[in-house]
Amino acid sequence: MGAASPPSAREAWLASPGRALSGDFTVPGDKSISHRAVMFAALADGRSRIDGFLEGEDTRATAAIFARMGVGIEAPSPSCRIVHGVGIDGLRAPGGELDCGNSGTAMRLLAGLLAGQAFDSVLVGDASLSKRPMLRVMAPLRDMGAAVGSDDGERPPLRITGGRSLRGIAFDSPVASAQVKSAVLLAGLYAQGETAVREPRPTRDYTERMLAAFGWPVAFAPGEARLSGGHRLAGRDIEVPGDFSSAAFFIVAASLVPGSDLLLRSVGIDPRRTGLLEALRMMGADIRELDRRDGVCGPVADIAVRHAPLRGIDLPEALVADMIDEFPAFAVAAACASGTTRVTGAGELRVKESDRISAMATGLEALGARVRETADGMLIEGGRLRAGRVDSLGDHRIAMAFAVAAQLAGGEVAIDDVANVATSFPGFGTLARGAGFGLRSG
Ligand SMILES: O=C(O)C1=C[C@@H](OP(=O)(O)O)[C@@H](O)[C@H](O)C1
Ligand SMILES: C=C(OP(=O)(O)O)C(=O)O
Repeated sequence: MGAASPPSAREAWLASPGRALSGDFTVPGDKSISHRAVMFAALADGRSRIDGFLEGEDTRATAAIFARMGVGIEAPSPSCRIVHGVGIDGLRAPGGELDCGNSGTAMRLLAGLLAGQAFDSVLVGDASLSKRPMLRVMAPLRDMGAAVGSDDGERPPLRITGGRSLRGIAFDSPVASAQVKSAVLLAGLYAQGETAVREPRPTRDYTERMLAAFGWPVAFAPGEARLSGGHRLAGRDIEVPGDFSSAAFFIVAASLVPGSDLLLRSVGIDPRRTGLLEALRMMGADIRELDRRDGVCGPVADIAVRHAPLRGIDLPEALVADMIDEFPAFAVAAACASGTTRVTGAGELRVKESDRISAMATGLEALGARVRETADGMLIEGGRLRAGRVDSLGDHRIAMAFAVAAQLAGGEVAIDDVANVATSFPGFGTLARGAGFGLRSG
């Protein structure tokens, strides 16, 4: 695969088949919920305590941005934040660019939030984020009266002029994206009248659920949400569950590696996140949800996974939005299953941290799989993988997916450019080795 810098200059892994996966683990906190917890706690009146906060680069970037805007945030221990909210109109001008790092969630949600402030702001990101599409949020925000611009009309940096009066809109989103929906709803907090969003397919409703939990009136059902400006948020304590998208790598690995039997504790299993469970069950996986309980953003459970032989499927398009971040792991499951798997309706994968259709197709082919890319998906022939070298293109989910693939390969797999795993899953290597993965720094 092509590389911008020589592999030696970039962090790499050497991964190879380990032992059957076993044990009882907790994965780090949910990234989407951690971002939102900091945002709403910052805008609330009073103090909030966040437990289970993801200590990832993406969510730390969000916390740092609010600190720059005058919010007091303490970190008394790892994965805990105490946020001293400044109230809905209490943010201060940051005096300089706000760096969202690698995080699309931070940039798109902040675009909506900052559109309603009295001050100007500029949102920047790293090389990957600087290539990602932003017109999808700029267009509806402009319809609300916001002044949000970008030098090339599409990509970051985003320049937001404050002091505009916003009006609520009824927005029919052309894309199933929780980030787009959330950007519009966050601008709606500062708008005159009602803001309503309808989606082509329901997406994660964490913004809606969390706004309600912080006391803002919001009406929502799958695929739609409505709120009005002029209310306040009340500080509260938040318990962030384990991130299903991080658990996904272990769920797929344990399904594939013979003899595996793994338990993942306290994982968020909101149906808008767990399309992968349905897809894997269609393929024959043995996955159970135990001790189901309620969390601030939907149900939480322990997930028990045992090895089972998997067979290829035609993935129903209705599942795509509910497993949007799980495709790299799913593609590995398909490549190791018997028979063919077809994915359609997943064009959004091309505008993530990398083009995830192309990154997975190229990497799996380098390991001997037969894969055909299509505009909005891929066709994967299941079979045996071999040793080889793959490039994660600096995309955390591609790196972790190939660490899973290597557990099924005929030898060692070199995975280049893996430092970005720290954006969503710090400690992946240690946890993976503890579970039985063959994985070391290379
Ligand atoms: O709202 C969120 O927290 C997220 C929404 C999804 O992005 P899109 O809105 O672009 O689908 C997802 O891929 C991302 O990891 C997190
Ligand atoms: C797409 C992702 O995140 P973001 O859009 O926040 O960069 C992801 O974590 O897979």
